[in-house]
Amino acid sequence: MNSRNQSYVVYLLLFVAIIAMLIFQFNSQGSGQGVLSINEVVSEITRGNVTRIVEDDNTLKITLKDGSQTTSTIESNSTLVEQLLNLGVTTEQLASDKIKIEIKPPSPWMGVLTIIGYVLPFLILGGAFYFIFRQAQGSNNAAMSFGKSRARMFTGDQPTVTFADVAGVDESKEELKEVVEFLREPQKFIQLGARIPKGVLLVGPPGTGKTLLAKAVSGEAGVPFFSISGSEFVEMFVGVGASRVRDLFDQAKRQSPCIVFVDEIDAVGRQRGAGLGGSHDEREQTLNQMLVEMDGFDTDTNIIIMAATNRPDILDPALLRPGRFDRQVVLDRPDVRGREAILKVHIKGKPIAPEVDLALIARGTPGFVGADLENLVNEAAILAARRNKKIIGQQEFEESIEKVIAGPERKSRLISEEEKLIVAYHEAGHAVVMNTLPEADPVHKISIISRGMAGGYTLALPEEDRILTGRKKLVAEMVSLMGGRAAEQIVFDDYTSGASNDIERVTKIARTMVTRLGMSPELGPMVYGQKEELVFLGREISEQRDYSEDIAKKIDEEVRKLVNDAYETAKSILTQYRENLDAVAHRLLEVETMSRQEFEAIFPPPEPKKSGTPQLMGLN
Ligand SMILES: Nc1ncnc2c1ncn2[C@@H]1O[C@H](COP(=O)(O)OP(=O)(O)OP(=O)(O)O)[C@@H](O)[C@H]1O
Ligand SMILES: [Zn+2]
Repeated sequence: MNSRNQSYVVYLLLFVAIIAMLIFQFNSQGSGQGVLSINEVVSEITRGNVTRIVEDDNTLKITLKDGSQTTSTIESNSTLVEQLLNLGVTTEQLASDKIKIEIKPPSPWMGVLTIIGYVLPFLILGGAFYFIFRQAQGSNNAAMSFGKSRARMFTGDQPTVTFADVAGVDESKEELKEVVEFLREPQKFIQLGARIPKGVLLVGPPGTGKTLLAKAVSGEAGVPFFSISGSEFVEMFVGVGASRVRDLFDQAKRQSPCIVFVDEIDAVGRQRGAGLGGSHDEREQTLNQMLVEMDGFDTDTNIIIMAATNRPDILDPALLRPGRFDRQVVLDRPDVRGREAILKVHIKGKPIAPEVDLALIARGTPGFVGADLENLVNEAAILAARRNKKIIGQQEFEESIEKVIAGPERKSRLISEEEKLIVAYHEAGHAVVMNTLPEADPVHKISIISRGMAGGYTLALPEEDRILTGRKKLVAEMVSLMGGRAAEQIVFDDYTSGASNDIERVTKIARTMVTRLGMSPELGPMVYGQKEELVFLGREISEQRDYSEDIAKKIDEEVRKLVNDAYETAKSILTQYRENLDAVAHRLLEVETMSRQEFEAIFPPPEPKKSGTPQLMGLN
């Protein structure tokens, strides 16, 4: 049954209720309307024409002198005799030898019927309202839930999660404080005409606390939390996903202000039209419905949608447009300090031996996410219990690290010390090169904790929004990208696969410079090759070659030259600044992530850099 059928049920119940009311209303009037009015009865009595009155409930059966019968009704608030006396009949006239008055005891059956007649319509109405109400509450009744969202709502009875329960993600919390404030006092923002955030996308690897953080926002704001998983939207029957979305938002609107959390949004939010054939209809409908709902929010719809994904790259761009998920909060794997803080959260309430060194454990678990650390504490507790200990010791923690690494839940490996060293030099290489090139953007953040596939990353902060990119700038970018591999070569005399993405990007920049931007003196300002773009997909599909084999060779040569030059430049910079490279790499080994300030404290830029607008560009 879908939600439309459910409203039929409600209508049917209402209809039955009204019919029942009418029937019993009619019935209580008595089966035969009084033929005589009570006043006429009185005058018949005074004329001495009445021989017998049988009172049956409020109906009077009157037998006249001539033997004919008629009926009348009396009011129910007083007895027949009282009413007759009030109307001027004398006691004499009512003397039992003249008129026989019989009062039938009310039939118990009639009484029951009457009661039912009054009560039943209310019962049915009540039932109808209960039905509507329950729908509003989002029941999990399997028979009724096909078209309904499976959203689970957590309110007061659930232990509230607060920001204190989420550790090591201070930046993300800072970004979400505004959302909390809005949910607490929407009026304050609306009055100033501020555009209210609608959707927040939480991006990060599995287990970094996306769900936890969304719950914490609801806990901090004290509003209900609805949660549903993207994959639940899509399952089962065709057409159900879209109606589930509608249902979920209906529920949420009734509880606003509130938070709707959509886990695994990539399950519904993949690019539309990306797959060939019609098999994606269902998902697309669901996605469309979601966009419709989000666009339909008024300024006073105080619902914030938080969605989680670890694949922001595959999301339909329509989801990321202003007024939808236009805010992104990135949750990285925690660094040493973050891991220690998370451990602190999870040992709360557990008996821990005084010698336990959380900093040391944090140091030994690079690459662990929050979920791993929670698991680690749990394993340590189990181990201590099995050993019949009363408190959890350092020993148990150390042994549990391996257990967690080997466990089925962990997909990514723990980074080994050796790998860590290589990654540290690689990232330091990018950063040092960037810092020395005046045209390169300032370093924003460096990390050796893997994000996705990469071993680490360095983020650049572009100085300003650029429309035009100069040749020098592009060269500086290529040199920065080569800094990683150059550092590996200089320090370890070896290469790792860690630079594959860097190399791909350098090559792409070089090729674009030569074939698109006319930046090769050798080939001149010409475009080589025709791109065929399928515009609606926004993707380059194929390239048509419209030049000779000769030119093709020249293009390759020019590209290779640009790439090689960039690599050589990076190497010479790092050789010159080797001391700084070592210093940054070693500091990175200790702290795993560095902000711009921390970085520039160790290696001040030879030429001061402008501060930029936060538009992050990753290098790995
Ligand atoms: N930053 C953190 N601080 C404290 N505990 C954390 C943190 N991150 C994760 N955890 C622990 O790990 C558990 C799982 O995290 P959560 O489900 O929020 O991760 P997620 O990012 O939503 O993962 P997934 O993408 O797999 O859904 C949490 O319930 C919590 O106990
Ligand atoms: Zn790199």
